[in-house]
Amino acid sequence: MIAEVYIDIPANPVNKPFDYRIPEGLEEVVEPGMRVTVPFGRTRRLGFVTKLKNESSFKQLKTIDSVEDHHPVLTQELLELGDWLARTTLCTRVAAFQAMLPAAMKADYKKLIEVEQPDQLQASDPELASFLSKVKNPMWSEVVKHHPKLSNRMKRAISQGLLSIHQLVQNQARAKKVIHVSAAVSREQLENACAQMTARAIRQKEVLQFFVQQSDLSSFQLPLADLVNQGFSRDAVNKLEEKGLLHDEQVDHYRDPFLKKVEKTYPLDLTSEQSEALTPILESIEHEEHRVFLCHGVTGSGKTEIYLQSIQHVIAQSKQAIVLVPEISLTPQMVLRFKGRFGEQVAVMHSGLSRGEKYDEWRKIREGKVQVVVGARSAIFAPFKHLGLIIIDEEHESSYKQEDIPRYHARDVAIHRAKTHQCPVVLGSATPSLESFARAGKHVYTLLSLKKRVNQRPLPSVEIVDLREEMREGNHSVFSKILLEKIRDRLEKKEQTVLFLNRRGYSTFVMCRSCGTVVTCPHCDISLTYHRAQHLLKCHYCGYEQKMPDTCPTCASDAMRFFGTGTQKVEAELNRLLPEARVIRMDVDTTRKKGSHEHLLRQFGEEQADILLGTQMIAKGLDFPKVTLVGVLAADSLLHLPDFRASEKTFQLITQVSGRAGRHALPGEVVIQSYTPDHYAVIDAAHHDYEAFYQQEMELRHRAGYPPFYYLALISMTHPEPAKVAEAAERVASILNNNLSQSSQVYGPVVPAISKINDRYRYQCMVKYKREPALLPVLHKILQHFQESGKNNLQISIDLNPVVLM
Ligand SMILES: Nc1ncnc2c1ncn2[C@@H]1O[C@H](COP(=O)(O)OP(=O)(O)OP(=O)(O)O)[C@@H](O)[C@H]1O
Ligand SMILES: [Zn+2]
Ligand SMILES: [Zn+2]
Repeated sequence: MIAEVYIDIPANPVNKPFDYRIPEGLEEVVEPGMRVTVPFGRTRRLGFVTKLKNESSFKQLKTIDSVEDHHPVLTQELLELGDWLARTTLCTRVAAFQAMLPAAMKADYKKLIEVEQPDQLQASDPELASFLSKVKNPMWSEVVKHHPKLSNRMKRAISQGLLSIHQLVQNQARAKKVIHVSAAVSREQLENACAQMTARAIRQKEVLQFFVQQSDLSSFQLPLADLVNQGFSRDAVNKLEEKGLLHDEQVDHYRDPFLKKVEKTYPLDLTSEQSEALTPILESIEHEEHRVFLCHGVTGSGKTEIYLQSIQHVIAQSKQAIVLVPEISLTPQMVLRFKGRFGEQVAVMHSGLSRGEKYDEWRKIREGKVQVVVGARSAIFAPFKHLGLIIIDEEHESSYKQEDIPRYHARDVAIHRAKTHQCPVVLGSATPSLESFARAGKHVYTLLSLKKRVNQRPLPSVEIVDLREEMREGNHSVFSKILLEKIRDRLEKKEQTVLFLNRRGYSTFVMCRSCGTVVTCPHCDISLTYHRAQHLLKCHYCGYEQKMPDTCPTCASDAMRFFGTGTQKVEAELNRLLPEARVIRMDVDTTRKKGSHEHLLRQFGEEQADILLGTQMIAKGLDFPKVTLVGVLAADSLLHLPDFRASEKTFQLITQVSGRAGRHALPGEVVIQSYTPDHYAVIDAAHHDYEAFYQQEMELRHRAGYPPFYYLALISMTHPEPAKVAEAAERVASILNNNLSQSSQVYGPVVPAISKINDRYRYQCMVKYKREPALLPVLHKILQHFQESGKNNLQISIDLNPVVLM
C-alpha cells in the first residue's frame, strides 16, 4: 500500500503529494487525514496522509516511519476543504491543513546532536568531545543557547563528518490524564473484605467504608487526587488495588476553562418578528436544505435568542452547530448565554485559551462530546461530522478575514461547508456588510429583518456635537459641554456611562511645535506612539521602542508635545474634571493579562464603577441594564484612513456603540462628537438608518468601482532595497496586464500608505475585476515564479478580497 503525503513545509516547491510506502503492520492503521512521520531529504518531517493507493509511478519509495494519530485528525470533508482553501486563497495545502487544527498539533522539530566519530572528535576538539559526552541527548538549540561559542565548533565538526544532527519530530499535543479509582467488586464483597481485615489495617478500612457508603457504587469513580485530598491514604488505596478490591484507570481529563456553575436558561417566548425570522431557518434545518440567511436586526432586537432556538432544533436532530463570534465580543457574558442554554454540550474556542485548553476543546468536538462550538474565526474548521447549522454573528466584522496565510474569510468557508452538509448559514448583524446586504437584495441570501428592539424598548436618542464649534467657543477638552453635563447627570442618578474612543488614528504621536518634526520609527514609515506608563515611544508595527526625547532631534528645541488623544489621556482628563467618578479603562494595555478583560467587565457589571472608558473592545456585545449614556468621543477618527471601507466602518462602529445604551428598563441616550458632523456615515448612524446609508454608500462604490460591484485582488511585495522591489512590482504589473482580460483593470505598482515596515520597502499592485477566469492561474504563476527565485529576498503575498488595503 502507498500513501500520498503532504510534507508540513508550507512552501510552494513541496506543495504536492509525495508517495510513501506503508510498512507492514501499519497497513491496517494508516488512513487519510492522519499525520505520519516520514523521512524527507536528510531529515524527518511530519506529513498529512491525503490518499491511499495501490501503485505509484515512482520506483524507489521511502517508507513511513510512524503514525502519529489513532484517528484521522482531518475528516474527508476537511481534507477536501483544504484543497478548496488552497486553490481559492492561493496557499499551500499544508498551510490550509494547519489552519484547521489547533496549534498544539503542530510538530515540534528538535535537533539532536550525535557523535559519529568519537575518537576523531576527541583528537580534533577534546573540549567539545568531553562536553558532549557529559550531556544526555544534547539538543542543538539547548547547547547553542547556553554555550553560544560552541556553535561554530560543532558546525565545523559536522562538516568533517564527526558529528551529525538528527531531526526529532515531537507531537506537542498531549491529552492530560488523571487516575480515577472505582470499586472492582460488588458492595457485598467489599463489606466482607472489610469485616475480615485486622484492626491494624485501619487506613484500608476507612477507604473501603467510604466506597461501601456510595449509593451508586457500580458507576461510582473519583480522581485519586480527590481521595487523597479528603484525607484517605494513598498507600491504603494501592494495597486495596493489589488485593483486587479497587480498580484504577487513566481517564482523559479535559481542561475546562469555564468550570464555574452556569445557571440554566430556557427558551423565551418569541416576539412576532423573532418567530417570523426563526420559521424559515427551522424549515431549512428540517429539510436539510442549504440556504444563507442574512438576519438584519437592530441592536437589542433579540438575534441571539433566534440563534439559540435554531441550535436547539439542530441538537434535537442529533446534529451539530458552529457559532462564530468576533474575538473581541467573545466575552464571558456571551459564552454564558450559550452555556446557560446548552450546558456541557458547548465547546468554546478563542485565543485567550492556553494551547492545552484549545486542544482539549477541539478533542471534545472531534470525539462527539459536544454538539455546539462557540468560537472566533478559526472555529469554522470545527471537525463536526454532521453539521446542521452555522451562525456568524456580527457578520460584517473584518476580523473574520484572516490577514495571514491562509487569507480566508470565515464567511466563505462557512458557506462552502454548509453546501457540503446541506445545512443553513445564518449571518447576523445590526449593520450588515455591503457585500452581504447586496446579495440579499439580489435574493442570493434570504433577508430576515428585525426592526424593533425586544419589548418595544426604544432605540436610544442620539445627539451629534460639532467639535469644531466647541473649539471655536474655546473648549479644548476632549469632552464637549453637553457630554460632560450628561455624564455629571448620570453620576448623580447613579446610572452608568460608556465612553468610546477609537484606538486607531487617534493614538498619541509626538511632534515638535517649532519645526513640525514628528518622531517616526527608524524601521517603518510610521509615527511612534507615546506610552505614558513607561514614558516610552513605541512603534505599533514592529515593536521598536525608544525613550521619549527631551529635545527635538531635528532642531533641538524643547517644544516636543503630544498630539492626539489616547485612552490614557482621556482617563487623566476624566480624573481632573470629575474626580468623584470611578472609571474603568479597557484597552490593550489594561487587558493584557489573562482574565483581566472578564474581570474589568464584571466590576462594571457589579456597578463598582460609573464610567467604562474603552476602545473597540467595548463596542460590541455588552449588555448592562444601568448603562443609559454612551459617548463617542471622536466619531470620525476612522473616516480619514486610506481605505474605501472607511465610511462603512464608521457607520458600523457608531451604530454598535450606540446600541449599548438603554437596552433594558431605563431609556438610553447617545452623544456623538465629531469634526465632520455632516458626513452621511455619522448622520445616518445617528438616525439608526441603515438603508439610507446603504443607498448612498452603494452609489459611491459604484462610481469608484469598488466592492461589492467589483472584486479586488491585492498583490504586495517587500524587499530591503527600494529599487529591487520596484523592479519586481513592474514585472508583476506587466504579467497581469498581459494575461488578464480587457474587462479587468490593473492598478499600480504603487507605494502604499505605509511605505516601509521592519526595514522592508513595500509596493503593491491591485486588480479590479468582475469575472476573470484567468486570475487564479496567473496569480498562481506569479507566486511560483517569485517564490522559486526567492533567493533574492523578495517577499510576495497575494490577498483576494482584502479587507486591509494599507
Ligand atoms: N423574546 C424575548 N422576550 C424577552 N426578552 C428577550 C427576548 N428575546 C431577547 N430578549 C432579551 O433582549 C435583550 C437583547 O437581546 P439580544 O442581546 O439577543 O439582542 P441582539 O439583537 O443580539 O443585540 P446586539 O446586536 O446588540 O448584540 C437580551 O437581554 C435578551 O435576553
Ligand atoms: Zn524641531
Ligand atoms: Zn517600526
